[in-house]
Amino acid sequence: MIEETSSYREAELTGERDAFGRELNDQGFARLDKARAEAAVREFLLAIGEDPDREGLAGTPERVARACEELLGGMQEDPGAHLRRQFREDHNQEMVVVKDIPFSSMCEHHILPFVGRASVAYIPRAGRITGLSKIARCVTGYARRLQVQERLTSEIADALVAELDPLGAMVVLEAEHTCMTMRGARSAGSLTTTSAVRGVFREDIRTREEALRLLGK
Ligand SMILES: Nc1nc2c(ncn2[C@@H]2O[C@H](COP(=O)(O)OP(=O)(O)OP(=O)(O)O)[C@@H](O)[C@H]2O)c(=O)[nH]1
Ligand SMILES: [Zn+2]
Repeated sequence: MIEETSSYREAELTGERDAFGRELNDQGFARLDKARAEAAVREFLLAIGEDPDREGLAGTPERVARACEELLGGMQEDPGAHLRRQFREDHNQEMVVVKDIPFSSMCEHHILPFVGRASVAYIPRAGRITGLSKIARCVTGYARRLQVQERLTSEIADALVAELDPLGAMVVLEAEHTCMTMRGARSAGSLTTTSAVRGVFREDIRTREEALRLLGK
C-alpha cells in the first residue's frame, strides 16, 4: 500500500510512476521525495535515542533532505549526457588527459562518504572531442549516487565509450572511504585505487603506459 502523498497524487494524474509508486522526473528517474526523506530522518533520530524536537535538531530532517538533493543529485540525471556536447578537432590518435577531478560520493553499503580524485584519459576517434568541463560533470553525476568505487569507475569509462566512441578510454580513481577510516577497520589514511581501461588502452601496453605516465600513476 503506497502512502497518499501529494507527489503520489500528482504522479497518478500523469501516470508516470515507477514500480514503487514514485513520481518520475521528465527524464524518467524517480524524484527525490523530500517529505518522505524528512520523515525518515526524524524516525532515524528517534531510533538512535535523540530528541528530534530539541532546538539543534528541529531543522535537521529538512536540512538532510536538502543535502540529499545535492549529494545524490546524480540519481536524477543521465551523467553521460554531458558528454554529448561535442566538437571536431584535428586531434586524431592523440591523447586527452584530465587529471585530478575532485569528487565526493556515497558508499552504498554504509551511506557514508568516500572522497577522492578521478583522472580520465581518452583518444578521440576522427577528431571527436568533448568539452573538458563535461568530463568533470560526468564524473560528478555518477559520483552523486549511492555507489561502490569500482562501479563508479566503470560507469565513467563506459559513458565515454558510449558517447564519444573513442579509440580508447581510461579512468583511474583514488579515494578515501570514511566507512573504512571512521569506523570498522579504522584504517585512517588508506586510499583505494581503481581503474577501468577500454579499447586501445587495453590492447596496447605502450599506449596504456603513456597514459599512466601522463596521469602521474
Ligand atoms: N569493493 C568495495 N567495497 C566497498 C566499497 N565501499 C565500501 N566497501 C566495503 O563493503 C564491505 C561491506 O562488508 P560487510 O561485511 O557487509 O559490512 P561491515 O560489517 O560493515 O564490514 P566492515 O566495514 O569490515 O566492518 C566492507 O568491506 C566495506 O569496506 C567500495 O566502493 N568498493
Ligand atoms: Zn561503506
